[in-house]
Amino acid sequence: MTAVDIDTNAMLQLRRISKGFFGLSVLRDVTLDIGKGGITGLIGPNGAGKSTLFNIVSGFLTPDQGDVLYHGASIARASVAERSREGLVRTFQTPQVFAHLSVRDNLIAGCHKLGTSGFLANLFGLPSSRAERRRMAALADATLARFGLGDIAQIRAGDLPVGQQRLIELARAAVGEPDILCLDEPSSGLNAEETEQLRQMLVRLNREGMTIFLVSHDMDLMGVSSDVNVLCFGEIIARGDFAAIQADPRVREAYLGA
Ligand SMILES: Nc1ncnc2c1ncn2[C@@H]1O[C@H](COP(=O)(O)OP(=O)(O)OP(=O)(O)O)[C@@H](O)[C@H]1O
Repeated sequence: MTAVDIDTNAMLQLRRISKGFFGLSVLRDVTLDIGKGGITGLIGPNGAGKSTLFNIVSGFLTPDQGDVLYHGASIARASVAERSREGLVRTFQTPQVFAHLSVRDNLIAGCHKLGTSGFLANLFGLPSSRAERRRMAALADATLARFGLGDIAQIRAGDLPVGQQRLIELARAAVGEPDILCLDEPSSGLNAEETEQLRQMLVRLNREGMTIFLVSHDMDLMGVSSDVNVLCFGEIIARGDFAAIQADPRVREAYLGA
């Protein structure tokens, strides 16, 4: 990663991002800041390019033009794994849990990148790796309690309903204490009660210092954002706090054609 530009207020900066598929222009000149310690939202009508932009942030796609700066350094060509090691972690529209592992082991897997003892030490069960595993298990147990998952800790994650899998995926992402948590439609498949629990959890994680990037159709959930960006036909047409966005005539037109 090369140092390009340092803005101490923005953790992640998207600079003039463009992306197309087979000649179809999907994102045009998108510039967007994700402020440190905030919840930055991204909304937009179907086909606006939200998933494409989210995948460029998380490293599943590379932009045709423009740059992605993380802590002031370019990561536009960094792999998903490199970004994750640097503390940029994402969740998926359909929760991606390790179905065959228990809930607790899913969280222990999420601690993996906090480990320092290396492959051989783990393979031979050396004291350094045993101590590390104990530390990870303690962290996983604390996170199980924090997310209210203690009662289902030993159940296979794949046997649980989607609402609980969503929470497990979020807990597994949070257990590694990422710098920024990127959430793609986190309320999809959740009922109203589960969405409210999710909303409260996002507020809590953010109060504890986690920066969050939230892509969602769900306007109730989007209300947690300190800053909302509106994408329409591949361009940012408005940004501001949630109340200002709701009142913006360009946004109403994009959503309602009114
Ligand atoms: N891999 C791809 N190949 C070709 N076209 C693609 C690809 N990915 C996305 N597109 C097109 O890019 C446009 C934007 O898609 P994208 O999924 O980013 O929008 P979105 O705002 O996330 O939409 P939705 O809210 O419906 O999920 C769409 O026209 C889509 O068909």
